[in-house]
Amino acid sequence: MLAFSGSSTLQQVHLLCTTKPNLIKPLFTAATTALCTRRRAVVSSSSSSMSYDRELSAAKKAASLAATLCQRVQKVLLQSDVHSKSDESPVTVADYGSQALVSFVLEKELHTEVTMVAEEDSADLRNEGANETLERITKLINETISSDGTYSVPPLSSEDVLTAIDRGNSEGGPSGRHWVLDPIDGTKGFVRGDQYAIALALLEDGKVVLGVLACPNLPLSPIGSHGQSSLQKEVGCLFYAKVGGGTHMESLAGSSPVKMHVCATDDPAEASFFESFEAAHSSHDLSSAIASKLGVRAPPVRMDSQAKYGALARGDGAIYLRFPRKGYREKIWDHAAGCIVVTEAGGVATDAAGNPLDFSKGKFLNLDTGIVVSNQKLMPSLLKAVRDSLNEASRGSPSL
Ligand SMILES: Nc1ncnc2c1ncn2[C@@H]1O[C@H](COP(=O)(O)O)[C@@H](OP(=O)(O)O)[C@H]1O
Ligand SMILES: [Mg+2]
Ligand SMILES: [Mg+2]
Ligand SMILES: [Mg+2]
Repeated sequence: MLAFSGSSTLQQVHLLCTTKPNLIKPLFTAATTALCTRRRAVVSSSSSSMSYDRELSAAKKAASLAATLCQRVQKVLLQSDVHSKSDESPVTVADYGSQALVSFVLEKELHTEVTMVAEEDSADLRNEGANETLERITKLINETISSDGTYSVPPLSSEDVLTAIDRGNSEGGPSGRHWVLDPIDGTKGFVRGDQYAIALALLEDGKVVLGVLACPNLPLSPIGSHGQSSLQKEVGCLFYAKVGGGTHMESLAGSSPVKMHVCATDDPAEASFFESFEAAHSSHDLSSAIASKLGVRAPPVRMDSQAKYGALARGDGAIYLRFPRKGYREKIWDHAAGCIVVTEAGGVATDAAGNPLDFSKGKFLNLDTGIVVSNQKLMPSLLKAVRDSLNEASRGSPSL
């Protein structure tokens, strides 16, 4: 056994190399072999046991820090921070900032190159004329990293920010690992001062294996059937789930995790339902026809973003209905995190025909018509009501 004292490790190694060259070679070989064996063991144990603990903790950190950035922006949202993308949908400095920050944190925490299927890209920010916006995003990110204090790194440059955003250009698909990110889901709600979510999931060979939803404006206490929280007005929820591990919720400000379960009712008269706030995103007429056919009495709770999945996972309501206009193609980042948060809490998410959502086909979900989410007991009668209402709509019922 060799014992060192009084000098630095480098000095000791140098001394050994020069004074005992025959001793150092076998020692070096043994150490390298041991390191390689250990690394192989770590890699194979992580892929065989599939605990995803490291990935989940990285995802929680990434979504929480992105939520901090978004909260700062929402407080002082200036009109100049909202831009239109080529499809006329809004995007803000916070959408870009959140995407770059999630990409930065995942790489820092996981010490590996990260590929993400994410909503935003840097094309518009690389245009001449976008310099001021890019500078503002870079400043926001650097301020958020430095006030958090976890990472002692030199400030990111604008180029670093563009590179971080573009790690989100993976196409996803049926093989390998891909993070799926919606840096702000519900941008319209964010701009209005309402609900939004940072939604991050991990796909492994086409299956969602973990998901995190940070919902900075969602009350910690259950929301009632009018979308109102009870007396407690504290907001900021972090939902997270991993495959086989259930769904938990913590406060974004930090609290002990609480296990979440969907509402257990099998009585539609007791069930309330969620839908998009934006009628352009989902037909309000069709969902109210389905709800009344099923016997739901409560009025719809209209809310932006995947906060709906979080609220459903903790039993605030029992049903989520989403029926976009014909031809609209749903993106995987709008549902991946929400889907695992609900299913690990005991719920079911399918398309209108009752097929499970398939995240293995690239950026888009291949769907039959719409998305239907509920608990196991209500699902059969709900899907029947969906089928009947869709048939009536296709026959041209005047109410739809
Ligand atoms: N015409 C449309 N039909 C359905 N969904 C749409 C849509 N236009 C935009 N969306 C999607 O609806 C999401 C918001 O959902 P919700 O209505 O539940 O808040 C948007 O996410 P972003 O805000 O991330 O762009 C966007 O992807
Ligand atoms: Mg968008
Ligand atoms: Mg979205
Ligand atoms: Mg978005």
